[in-house]
Amino acid sequence: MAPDRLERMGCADGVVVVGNYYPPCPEPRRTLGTSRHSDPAFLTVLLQDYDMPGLQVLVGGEEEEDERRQAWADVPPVPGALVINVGDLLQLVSNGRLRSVEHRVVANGSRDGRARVSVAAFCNADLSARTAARVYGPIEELVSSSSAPPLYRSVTVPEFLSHYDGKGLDGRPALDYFRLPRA
Ligand SMILES: O=C(O)CCC(=O)C(=O)O
Ligand SMILES: [Fe+2]
Repeated sequence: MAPDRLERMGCADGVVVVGNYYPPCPEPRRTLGTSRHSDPAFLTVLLQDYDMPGLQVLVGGEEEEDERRQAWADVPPVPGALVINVGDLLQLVSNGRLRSVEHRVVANGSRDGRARVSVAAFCNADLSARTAARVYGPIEELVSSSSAPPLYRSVTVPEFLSHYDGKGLDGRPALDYFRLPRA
């Protein structure tokens, strides 16, 4: 695959930067900072607060494996390091070769009154009228009719986002909805 393939597809033409603020929580075991989700973008570049942990990723198990084998693993902040998350749309265009990671943020249990802050840059398509109708599906070079049939149908980014937003935080991957039936 050409090194600039994703760039040419416009996967990072629209970058949205979001700041997350987690105030201290008096009963952190009873809630979460951010519920489990995967990011509805191609790629996320995340800056965590340098000494406030909280981010966890779900590890141990392929999609259809027994859920009991999955566990939450801490992603400790490393000063100066950025966390890179594969998002749902990169999983779709890579035909499942790259996996979008489920993650969550536990509530901030700090006792000294400090808030946790994180900054996420979501790389996505440009959703202006000119390009929003662009269709994204598994990249041709990664698909073969015999060994790697397409796993997902093609979508526009607004169509994907509207499904993602509409389904709510039900713990089910938004991508499942766009999976093609097995041959
Ligand atoms: O606060 C964090 O470390 C992660 C936030 C997050 O998952 C998101 O903004 O999508
Ligand atoms: Fe996220």
